[in-house]
Amino acid sequence: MPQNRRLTVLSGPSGVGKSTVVAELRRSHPEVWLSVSVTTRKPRPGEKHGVEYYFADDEEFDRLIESGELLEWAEFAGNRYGTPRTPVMERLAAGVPTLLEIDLQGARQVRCSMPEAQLVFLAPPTWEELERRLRGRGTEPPDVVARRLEAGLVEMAAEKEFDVTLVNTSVKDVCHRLIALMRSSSS
Ligand SMILES: Nc1ncnc2c1ncn2[C@@H]1O[C@H](COP(=O)(O)OP(=O)(O)OP(=O)(O)O)[C@@H](O)[C@H]1O
Ligand SMILES: Nc1nc2c(ncn2[C@@H]2O[C@H](COP(=O)(O)O)[C@@H](O)[C@H]2O)c(=O)[nH]1
Repeated sequence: MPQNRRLTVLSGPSGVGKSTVVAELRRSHPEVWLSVSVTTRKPRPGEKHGVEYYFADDEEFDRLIESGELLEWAEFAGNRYGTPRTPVMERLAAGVPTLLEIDLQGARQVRCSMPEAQLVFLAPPTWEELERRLRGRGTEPPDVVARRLEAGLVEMAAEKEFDVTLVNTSVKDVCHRLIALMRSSSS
């Protein structure tokens, strides 16, 4: 079995609930390994280096790109985000089910470099609910929310590029379905 079939990518518009689903999965399914990305974004209150992200400055991010240490990377709403390559490859080589929570541009890069990976699109129940969740989170000023919603329109239009869509009405239900998809793709 190609080891990359153990890789699942979760993408979807900003505010749909990806991090919430990942946090629930971390709690309920510790057998799944969740990649920790590097970002140039500043930490939100409560975010810890090495837990939600590795926080880096532009110089360090440039170095990671140049040295080929990122499996994929993208600029999203004014910040850069990337997946450290080595930890992912090590987990896949060891047969560990592995999940990346990344944006559409990153998902496209993974599709090219690892075509056996399973790409899952997380969709909101409605566009109005997406806006409500993103604004309700209260972590970004209005201009950044607007940028993220603009990117969200592009992400929603790309849903067909993904293998499966899950609608995030209930976090527990999405986790349940995601785990089932991860099990079936790697069996
Ligand atoms: N099923 C759900 N029902 C209602 N609210 C939800 C649901 N899932 C997530 N939320 C809420 O929506 C908001 C956005 O969720 P979250 O931060 O997980 O989104 P995200 O997709 O990771 O966003 P980003 O891409 O900007 O990081 C949060 O306040 C979260 O509590
Ligand atoms: N291409 C990548 N996108 C990533 C990565 N890590 C996170 N993300 C995506 O960025 C946006 C914004 O995240 P936020 O934490 O600032 O709200 C969101 O869509 C994430 O999925 C990555 O390594 N590569």
